[in-house]
Amino acid sequence: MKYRVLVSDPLAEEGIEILKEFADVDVNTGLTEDQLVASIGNYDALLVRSGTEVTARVIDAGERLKFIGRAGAGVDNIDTEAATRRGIIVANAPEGNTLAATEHTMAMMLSLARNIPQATASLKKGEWKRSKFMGVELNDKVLGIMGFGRIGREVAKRAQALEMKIIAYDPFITQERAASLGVEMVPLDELFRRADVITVHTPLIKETRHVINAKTIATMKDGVRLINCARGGIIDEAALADAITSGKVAGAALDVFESEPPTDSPVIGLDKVIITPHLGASTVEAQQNVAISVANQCISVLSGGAAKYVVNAPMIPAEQQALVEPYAVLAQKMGSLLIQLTDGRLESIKVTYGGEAAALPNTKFITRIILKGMLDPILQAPVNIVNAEFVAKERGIRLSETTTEEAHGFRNIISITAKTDKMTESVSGSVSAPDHARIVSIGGYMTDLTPTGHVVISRHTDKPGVIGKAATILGRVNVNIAGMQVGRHKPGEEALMVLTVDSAVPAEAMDEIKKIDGIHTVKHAEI
Ligand SMILES: NC(=O)c1ccc[n+]([C@@H]2O[C@H](COP(=O)([O-])OP(=O)(O)OC[C@H]3O[C@@H](n4cnc5c(N)ncnc54)[C@H](O)[C@@H]3O)[C@@H](O)[C@H]2O)c1
Ligand SMILES: O=C(O)[C@H](O)COP(=O)(O)O
Repeated sequence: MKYRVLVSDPLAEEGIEILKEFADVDVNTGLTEDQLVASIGNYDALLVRSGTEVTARVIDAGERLKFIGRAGAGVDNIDTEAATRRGIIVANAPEGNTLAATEHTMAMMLSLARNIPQATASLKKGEWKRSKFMGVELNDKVLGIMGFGRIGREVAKRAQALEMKIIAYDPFITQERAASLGVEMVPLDELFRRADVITVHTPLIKETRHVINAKTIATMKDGVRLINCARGGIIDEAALADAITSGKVAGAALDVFESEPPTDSPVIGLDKVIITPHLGASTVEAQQNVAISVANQCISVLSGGAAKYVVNAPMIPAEQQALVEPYAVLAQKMGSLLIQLTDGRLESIKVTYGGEAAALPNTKFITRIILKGMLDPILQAPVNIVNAEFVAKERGIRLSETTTEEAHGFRNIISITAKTDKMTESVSGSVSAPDHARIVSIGGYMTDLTPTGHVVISRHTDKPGVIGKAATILGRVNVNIAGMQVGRHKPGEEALMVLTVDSAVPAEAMDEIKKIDGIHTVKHAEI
């Protein structure tokens, strides 16, 4: 069956064309939440811009939904938590419109300094008012950039060409990084005090909502100019309107609003406020970029692969993928083997990364793959790296992850211990080359098992005859033994046998093996 994709906001044709090669695509814009809820159950993927509110109701109704793509940067219109809960990958296209938003910010700053929109409107009315539209130069003025990410940094570069002095505030960017770009990082209160023009380039989050408000505006220079091409709500519009009316703020340029379209905003009618209807990303080039990016990510996810810009799961940067991949493959197999060796209700899972594995760039990603390997086979709902941790927590399974230099004679080792209400079982594995990984111990017994195919694993008393009887039963049901390993701590005590076999073992044969005198437990697993 062909996949079905719904595009619910205007998306550049270049992206739609790519999608159509792979899936049935419906472009249906302007749907209400109820209409979306009614139709989303028929689709495997949903692609949006900022115009569609992808609420928890929509997500919960999307029974087949595997991917939500945002053709742009901000994902504040998508309930990512609801998507995570359902194991749906959310990805965006954060780089495609960076330059468009940057250039829009520059256009807004220059227009604000020289009153270009107001002067245009006046002249079009037949007026010729040259003194009314006296402007200011940006040369030598202090530009305060709040949020020094992709767009903030590009704005800084261009403002430097105008010979502005740039100061910036961003709690997640180091002084050194900013200094290498000729920018001074300052505390936020200092930025507010010193800047002639302030432009915001952060996401709208708890910390940034109304960060520009009556109180903070009072600390700014008289005649400050404010720009918001990021997200409505970072500037308190009511406070801005008051400050413009009082003359404290000389002007503001807004591309985004607390509510869009901004029908009731007190700033819209003010002469000193210039406005655009959320046009930051609206260039031909940016729209092509984001549409192509999100279409390719959609195809990749629906084909069982990964998305480049996942926002709701740990990501492995492309340059680290070759390093992490062999561990990820081994981890999933170890998780799958371990769950097949345990009985009872899972209570806790402990993962230890030893030796070189402890230095892997994203062990959290690998731990989620282990959880997927363990939980996916036993749960009704799909478990993937997006929701694995959430699913474990929801079921009361305690998860712990530790790292240690100790690798027990291997260069690297991953050990997983699962505790259920009936037993404790463990497996350890090691990667010796990119295409060579092994299970090196089971339940504390040394093994050397290539994790693929069918295995029969028993715990038995180390005495003559037990292994032979098990082999005879397998032979009788035509199951060929490809390899055998036995581990024990002391002669005559408990031993562990691992038989690799060429096909699945019938349940009756397993029952028969269980009954052999000396066998304590026996399990058949497929890895
Ligand atoms: N108007 C438009 O059409 C348009 C287009 C593209 C992007 N955007 C918006 O622009 C904003 C920035 O986009 P970007 O691509 O540069 O994102 P980015 O993630 O590259 O940068 C955001 C920066 O904000 C910083 N930040 C987070 N919390 C902060 C805080 N409390 N104080 C100061 N800095 C903080 C982060 O450390 C990061 O460096 C986003 O809100 C995005 O949605 C708008
Ligand atoms: O976050 C973004 O990418 C911008 O706000 C652009 O939004 P749009 O795709 O709706 O133009």
